[in-house]
Amino acid sequence: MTTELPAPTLSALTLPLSDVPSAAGFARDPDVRRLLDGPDPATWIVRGRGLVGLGRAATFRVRGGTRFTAARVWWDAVRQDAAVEDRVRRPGTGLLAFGAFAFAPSSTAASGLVVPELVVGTDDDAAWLTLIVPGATVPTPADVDAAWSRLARVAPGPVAGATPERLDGPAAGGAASSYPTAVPGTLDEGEWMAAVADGVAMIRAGELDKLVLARDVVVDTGRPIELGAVLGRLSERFATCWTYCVRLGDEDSPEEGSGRLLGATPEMLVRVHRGTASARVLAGTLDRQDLPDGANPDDFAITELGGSEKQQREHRFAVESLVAGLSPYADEVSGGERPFILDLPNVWHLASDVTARLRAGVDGTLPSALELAEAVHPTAAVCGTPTETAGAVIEDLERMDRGLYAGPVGWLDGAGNGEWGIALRGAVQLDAHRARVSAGCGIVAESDPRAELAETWAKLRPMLESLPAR
Ligand SMILES: C=C(O[C@@H]1C=C(C(=O)O)C=C[C@H]1O)C(=O)O
Repeated sequence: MTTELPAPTLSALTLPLSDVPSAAGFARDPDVRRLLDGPDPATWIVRGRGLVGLGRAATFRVRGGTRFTAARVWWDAVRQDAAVEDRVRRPGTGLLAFGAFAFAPSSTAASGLVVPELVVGTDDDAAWLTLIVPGATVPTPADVDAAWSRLARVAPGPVAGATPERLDGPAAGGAASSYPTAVPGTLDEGEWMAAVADGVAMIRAGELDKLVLARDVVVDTGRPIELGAVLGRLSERFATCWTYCVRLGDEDSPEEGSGRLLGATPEMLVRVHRGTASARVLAGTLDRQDLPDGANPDDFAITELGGSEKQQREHRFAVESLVAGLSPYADEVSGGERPFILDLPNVWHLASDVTARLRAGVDGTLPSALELAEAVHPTAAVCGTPTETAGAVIEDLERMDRGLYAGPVGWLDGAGNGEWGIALRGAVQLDAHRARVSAGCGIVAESDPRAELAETWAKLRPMLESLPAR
C-alpha cells in the first residue's frame, strides 16, 4: 500500500548558513542539538553535527516486501522532477528525505520517506540551510530567511532540558526506580528466555548458525513525552551514536504502527558519500555493569570481548553478511578483519568498520545509499545466519511484529548520498505518554537465556533513561 503517488513536484534552495541573516545567532554556535524543540523534528545527529528537518513538504508511506523499491521509485520521480538550486553541494545538501523501513516484509508498520520543509545541516566543514517547497519555482534567499524565522526555535545551549540520570541502570532483569515503568510487551521475561532456549536448541541441532532474538517493553511515562528533551538527552549522552527521529504517520490520526521512531543507534548499516560506502558492524556485547570492582575497564573489555570465541564468532557472522551484501556493488571491500572495541556509556561492543569503493551499474550510475541499505538489510547483526532461516525463526519465536525496530533509519539526498543506521536503542512512540522500546541479542550455540535477558536490559537502558521518569 502506498500513499501520495504520483510523486509531488518540489523545489529547493540550499544556502550556506552564513548567507541567512535571521540565522546569524545560530551560526555562531551551529550545534544542531539546539534545534530539537522545533516543529515535527526529523533528526540525524552525531557529536552535535548532522541534519535536523523541520516542518514537512511531502511524505511517502509504504508497506510490504516492495517497501524499499517503492520508496526508491518515488524518490527518483521526486528528484527528477524537482527544481533545485544548491549553492553548497555536499552530501546532505539540495533535496533531502529522512526515512525508516520496517525490519520485515510482513510488518504492518508503515515504512517510507519524509521530506522536511527546512533542513539544517552541518558537517566538519560546512553549515547550510535547505528550503523545500511544493511547486516548480525555486524559493528565494528571502524565503529561506523567512522559513528559518518561522520554523527554527534555537535553544541557548546544545541540549534542551537534559537532566542526566544514572547510566549504570538496573541490576540484571529489573528496572531502576528512576525509570518510567516498563511492562512486558509481547512476551514476558520467562517466555522470552524460553524462546531463547528454543533458539539455542535449533542452533545446536544444526538448523542455523546464529539468530538474533528481540523483545519489547511498553513504557507509560504518565506525562507527555517531550520530544525535544528526549532527543536532547539521547544526543548528549550518546554523542558518538546517531540520534535519529522520524515520523511517518499523521500527527492528527496516528494509525497503529505508524508512531514516531526515535533513538540513538551505535550501528551504521551503510553510508554513501561521493561514491564510497562505509559501515560500522556491531555484534558482541558486554554490559558495563558487569565490570568487577577495581578492575580496569579497558582490560576487562579486551579480555571478555576480544578473548571470547563466542563473541568473535557472533561478530564474524555479522561482518560476513555485510560484506556479502555490499560486494556485488563494489570494486573493493576492505576492513572487518580485526574488530575493535567500541566504548559506549552503557555497553562495550565488538565493532568493525568496513569500506567499499562503489562500482557503476549497467546504467552507468552508482548505487544510492537507499539501494545499498536494501541490499544489505537485514545483516546477521540483527537477523542471523543464514538470513532466510533466521528471519522465519525470529517470527516464530519472538511472536511480535518488530515494526521499525532493527530496520534501516536515516536519510538520502538527491545525488544518492545518504546514511542508513540500524534502528536500535530506540522506541516507537505509541501516544502522548506511551512508547514501545525493543532490544535484542545475538544467539549462538553457547548462549545462556538469563545472560541474554540481562543483555536486553543493558540495551534498553539508553532509551528508558531518556524518557521522563514517572
Ligand atoms: C539487536 C541489537 O543489537 C545488535 C546485537 C548485538 C549483539 O548481539 O551483541 C550488538 C549490537 C547490535 O548489532 C539491539 O540493540 O537491539
